[in-house]
Amino acid sequence: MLEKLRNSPFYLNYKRMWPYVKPYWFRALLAMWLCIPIGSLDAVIALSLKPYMDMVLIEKSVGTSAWYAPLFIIGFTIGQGALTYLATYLNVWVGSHVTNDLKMSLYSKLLTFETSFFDRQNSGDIVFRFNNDADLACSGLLSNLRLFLSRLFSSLSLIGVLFYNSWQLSLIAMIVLGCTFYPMTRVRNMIKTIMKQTVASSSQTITAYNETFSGNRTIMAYNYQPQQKEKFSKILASLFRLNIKMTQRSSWLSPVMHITASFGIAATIGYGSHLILTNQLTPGGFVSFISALLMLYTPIKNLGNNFNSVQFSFMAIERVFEILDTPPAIRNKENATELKSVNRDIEFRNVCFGYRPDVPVLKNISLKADVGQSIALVGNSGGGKSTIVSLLPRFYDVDTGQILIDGTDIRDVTLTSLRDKMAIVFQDNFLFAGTIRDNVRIGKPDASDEEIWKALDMAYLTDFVSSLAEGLDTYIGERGILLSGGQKQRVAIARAFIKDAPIIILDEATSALDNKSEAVVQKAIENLMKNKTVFVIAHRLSTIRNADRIVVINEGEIMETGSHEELMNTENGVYKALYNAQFKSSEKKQERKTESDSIQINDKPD
Ligand SMILES: Nc1ncnc2c1ncn2[C@@H]1O[C@H](COP(=O)(O)OP(=O)(O)OP(=O)(O)O)[C@@H](O)[C@H]1O
Repeated sequence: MLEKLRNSPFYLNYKRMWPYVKPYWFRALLAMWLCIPIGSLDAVIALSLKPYMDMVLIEKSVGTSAWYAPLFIIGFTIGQGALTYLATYLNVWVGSHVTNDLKMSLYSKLLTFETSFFDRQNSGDIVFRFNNDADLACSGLLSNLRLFLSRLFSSLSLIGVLFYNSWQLSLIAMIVLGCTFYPMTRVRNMIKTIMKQTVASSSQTITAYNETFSGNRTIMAYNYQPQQKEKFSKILASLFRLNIKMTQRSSWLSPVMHITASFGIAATIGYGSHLILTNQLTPGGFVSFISALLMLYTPIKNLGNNFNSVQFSFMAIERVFEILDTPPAIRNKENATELKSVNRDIEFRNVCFGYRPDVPVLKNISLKADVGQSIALVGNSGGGKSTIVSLLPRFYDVDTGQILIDGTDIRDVTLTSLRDKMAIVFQDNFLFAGTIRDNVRIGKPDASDEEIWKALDMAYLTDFVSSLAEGLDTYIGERGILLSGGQKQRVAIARAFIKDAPIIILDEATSALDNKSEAVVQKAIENLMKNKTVFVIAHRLSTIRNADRIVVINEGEIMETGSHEELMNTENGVYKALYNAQFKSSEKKQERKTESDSIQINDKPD
């Protein structure tokens, strides 16, 4: 029996939540303790009916307790109301603290997850699991416990009143009561899968909203509204079906309990009449018994109504702890050391990697960069260049092989110290809703305005930021939407400048700039690259001509490696072909531009 209780979802879920309730245990306990008088006071009303009925209605005499009965009822109800208010207040106070703590744990956990976790999840799932589930878990848990306790004490005290008045009628009532509990245990299994599907569909609606928000321009540009509407309406239709299924499987519970209760009341009235007629029970005692019985059926009937919400909150707790119990795949080793500095070299040694086990993306990559060297990765789209550089800050871990910094495997050093040594500019940089200052400061949280201006200057943004009325305090919108693509990229470059890390990773860092700005920023990047070890990916080969070493990657393999001059001297070389193709196409563009310029000049009226 005890073992069964220990394995019950009720016990397990409360046990899991206990560490979160523990810091507020006193107020939580007080709120729960208040449920005892709140629940028990129900019985006083039923109990006070007996003397009132027997003396006033039957004997037609007015004893002292008969006078006090109405006053008692008012007094106790006021007392019960005040205690209910206090219990609700305490419950909300504790509940809000517990919810916040749980959300904080979940959010901290979210920040530790590796990139592949985010690759797998959709945004709706994240919002639902991390926000809604935490709310549902806490509110369901605490208010249900309060409800449960006040109903339990109410039921116990009312059962006391029943036995006080008549043990024979009480036995009948108890048997019927037992029959009302049985259906509840059946429903849980029937609705569990529907609840899971409902959660999945609800998270799809959140994803749809997110996509509409982030992708609104694409939706408009491609007149994609009808398809989006259709997708959304399919999600709503599935939610509707699940809702109906849930109602079909669970809503019979309340009426069935009601009907069972009515059998109980009918039986007690029938047998009660016999007891009164045979003088085994006074009419007052009978009225008091029936009142207590009716009052007892209300909490029990409501337990049926609350049953679904309890199930929802238990499932939310299960989902929340599923996340909290999952260790991040990429984390510090137990004895990880600090990476203090980068003095000698960075080496990829026989690295193999795939995003999925069955699809290799990098095949036996070996590559060494001495400190201060710049390595350019070039090659066809989808060849694996971005993948190579994303292994360095351990966004993903290698499948086999090693990445070493000064001879130490990067998995042996702490993640924070490793990432501290790198400044990364991505192809698609994320800017946070906030000011230009906030976004540059991400590279160095304690940077002064002077340092920020210096970084902006190196990223050739000073003129633009100075021209803004609010300068560094200019709000750039969510994801930096109020800036142009090139400006966004330069803010990201400034962010990397200010970090002043020994390793620089530039993944198509200048792809959103026009030729003129690129030439300017390229000069700034060359400043930034001085005395740093740099991994640069660029499609425009003219920008990486000066790299110490160029590595050509194709289909996850290194095809060629060498300086620009060396590779240009390789007969039938891949790099040479790529470079010549780009050079010719840019020459053609230049020719066309010159032609059109001369046409315009010739067309000018005299
Ligand atoms: N997060 C991911 N999950 C699964 N597969 C991925 C992921 N990112 C990239 N890939 C796949 O890995 C392969 C290499 O991609 P990668 O982005 O490294 O190429 P790339 O050489 O940088 O391409 P590009 O020059 O177009 O940016 C591609 O086939 C791509 O589809």
